[in-house]
Amino acid sequence: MGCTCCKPLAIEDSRESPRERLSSKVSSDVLGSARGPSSRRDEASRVKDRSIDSSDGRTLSIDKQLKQANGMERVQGGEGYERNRERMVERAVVHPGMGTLPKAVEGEQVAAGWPPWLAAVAGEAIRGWVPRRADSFEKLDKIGQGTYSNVYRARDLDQGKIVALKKVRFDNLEPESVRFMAREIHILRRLDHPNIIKLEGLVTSRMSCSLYLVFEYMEHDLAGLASHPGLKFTEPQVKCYMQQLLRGLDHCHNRGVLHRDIKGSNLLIDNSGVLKIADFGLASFYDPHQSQPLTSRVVTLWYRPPELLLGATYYGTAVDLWSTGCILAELYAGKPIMPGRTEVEQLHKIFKLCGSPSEEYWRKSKLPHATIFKPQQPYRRCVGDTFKDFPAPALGLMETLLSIDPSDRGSAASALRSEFFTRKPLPCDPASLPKYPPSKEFDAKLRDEEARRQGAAGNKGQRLDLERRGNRESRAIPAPDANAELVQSMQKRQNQSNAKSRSEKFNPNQEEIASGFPIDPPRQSQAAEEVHVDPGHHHKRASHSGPLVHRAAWAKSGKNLDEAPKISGGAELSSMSGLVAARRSLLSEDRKDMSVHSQSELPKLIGRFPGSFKEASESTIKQDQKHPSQGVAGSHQKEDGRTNNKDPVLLGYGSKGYKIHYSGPLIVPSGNMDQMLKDHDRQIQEAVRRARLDKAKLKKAQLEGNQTAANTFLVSGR
Ligand SMILES: Nc1ncnc2c1ncn2[C@@H]1O[C@H](COP(=O)(O)OP(=O)(O)OP(=O)(O)O)[C@@H](O)[C@H]1O
Repeated sequence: MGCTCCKPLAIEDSRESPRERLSSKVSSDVLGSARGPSSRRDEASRVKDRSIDSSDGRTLSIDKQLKQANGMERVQGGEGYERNRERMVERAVVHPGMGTLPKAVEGEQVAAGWPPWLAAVAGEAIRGWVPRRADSFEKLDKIGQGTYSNVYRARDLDQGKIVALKKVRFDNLEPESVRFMAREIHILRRLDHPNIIKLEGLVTSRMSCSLYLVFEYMEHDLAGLASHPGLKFTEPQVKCYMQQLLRGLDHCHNRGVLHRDIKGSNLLIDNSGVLKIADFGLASFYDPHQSQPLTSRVVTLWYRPPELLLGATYYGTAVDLWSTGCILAELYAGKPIMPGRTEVEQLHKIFKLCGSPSEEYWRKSKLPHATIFKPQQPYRRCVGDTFKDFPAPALGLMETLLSIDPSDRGSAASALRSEFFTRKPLPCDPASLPKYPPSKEFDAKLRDEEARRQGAAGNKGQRLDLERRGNRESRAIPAPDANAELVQSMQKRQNQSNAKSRSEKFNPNQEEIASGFPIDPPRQSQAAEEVHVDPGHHHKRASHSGPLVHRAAWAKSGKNLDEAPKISGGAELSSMSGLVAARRSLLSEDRKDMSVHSQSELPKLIGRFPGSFKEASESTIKQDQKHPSQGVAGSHQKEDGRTNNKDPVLLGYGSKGYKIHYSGPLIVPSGNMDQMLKDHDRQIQEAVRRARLDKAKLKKAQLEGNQTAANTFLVSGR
């Protein structure tokens, strides 16, 4: 126990279907419950599992559970109630790894070195494994930061290899946060494929308050590579990456897993050109018969399929295929094809490019937001016209993957059989891909550098060095706004649930001290000072989450396949992209008070702006008219910072010679992201506080019968 060579003892049968898995879990829980009631948590699990056990009575049991959880009888049918119920069902039925095990097993797990808080909530996810000790790793540097994690490069001292350690943040070890992490672990353990990141173990100890996931180390990601200005992907290379992505997805789908956040920064690439799908934080088990509802609030906005924007809760593998279509198109177009800033705008961009759903689809899909978003006049599909200069097989696959009706998107397996992969030029062998220099620490350093560059005057030599990069970085698409209404909603939730801000809850310094690692990574300020990287000789690892954004020169394309245009990518991510909101939304919506504020932002937006879809559409159109160059994909800028008036998407693939698209990464360097979030938080809190105050004043004035005061107040417009 606890020896440095601890490895997973056994991995559960990955061929087990979610349903089979579920049944075995249920039986073990039933055994557990026979030991008599103990904590409230145990009781909740039993309630949940009883509801799973009885397939006929499931709905009723879940409903009962909801009432218990809410501590009151709720009026059934309310949106909050429904959504809460949806979450409960998703968690209880679709995520069998999030439950508890019998007390005896829990005890064994604690004895094996797992902390009690983890064994209590995530027993299923860690079953059969023993934790590895922190002192069997040497932490080297921070290589990435996600919404709920910091990722470090580290040396595995037992195995003498470099690994990535993903340290998961918990909000005060809240069971819900732990459960979501448990789901990620559980899903990762279910998967075993060369194109899926491998979870090699977990690091924690009985007394620890933190948890590290150990992964094989990957030097790049698709977003980071594509963003490199001097790097051009050839068509065989694009096909090679797409093929690996689809193979990985095919495996996920065959194992009953939906990824639900496919985007460039989650596609990691190693120095041998092997691509692996990573970040299963939003992934979910699914039922191929779609008999269980799932949340619609997943997938980063620019890659989110229309059915989710329309509120679908019964969906399947097609959601990942839509995102894959967006990535394929982006690799060819050189920039994100549908960079919406809000859900409404996203949907509008989709309709403009892919057409609005057919009458039949509206009728059969019965999507929750259909009545709100069904346009009066149908939109005509123009994918083919827009991308007319793309190679035909690429366009063909794109057309399929970007089908409005999910049932027309085919499967990962059918995509792999498409002409895109069978016609020349064929996908290249990953091993034949260029060996890109490792970029390890670069990400965090770049952010710090950028922050320093913006914030203060440095010495001239340094500034020059930075400006070469800054030129492209500071001209980012305003990705942080990409999901503004969701962000707002999530922050509102934080306020309403009286949660402390993340920075208050999570003290990285404290956590690092507790981590027990022999060597901590260099401080960021140190790291920043060390950076003198020639932009021509490094490859950036993108650690932010968001879209692939083209920002390198895009070569003129040839007309036939053999002269296939060279693709240069530009991948950057918005760290405040949909994922942030989606993941927080997943967490917060599981909370008891979620019924108050869990509704989709779409209807709210509609409420705020009567006829809003029309208005949003018009506003988008106006934008497009104002900036005709932006077209479908929104704005882009040249490397030199001037606005590029030619849109490659509108003009067609490679139609007008050299196009330079520098969308750059985050509008705010990630180093400032926390500050930006805090500022945003403050603004929202302030607005909410003012609104409450005003409401209270108004009420008081009305109560006092002082109509004059009330009127004055109203007129004042506060
Ligand atoms: N195995 C790995 N090897 C190298 N870097 C990695 C690895 N896993 C993750 N990273 C880096 O860490 C970043 C954050 O990881 P990950 O996306 O898993 O965390 P997250 O908290 O789920 O983030 P997000 O909010 O972006 O989804 C990634 O963008 C990536 O750059």
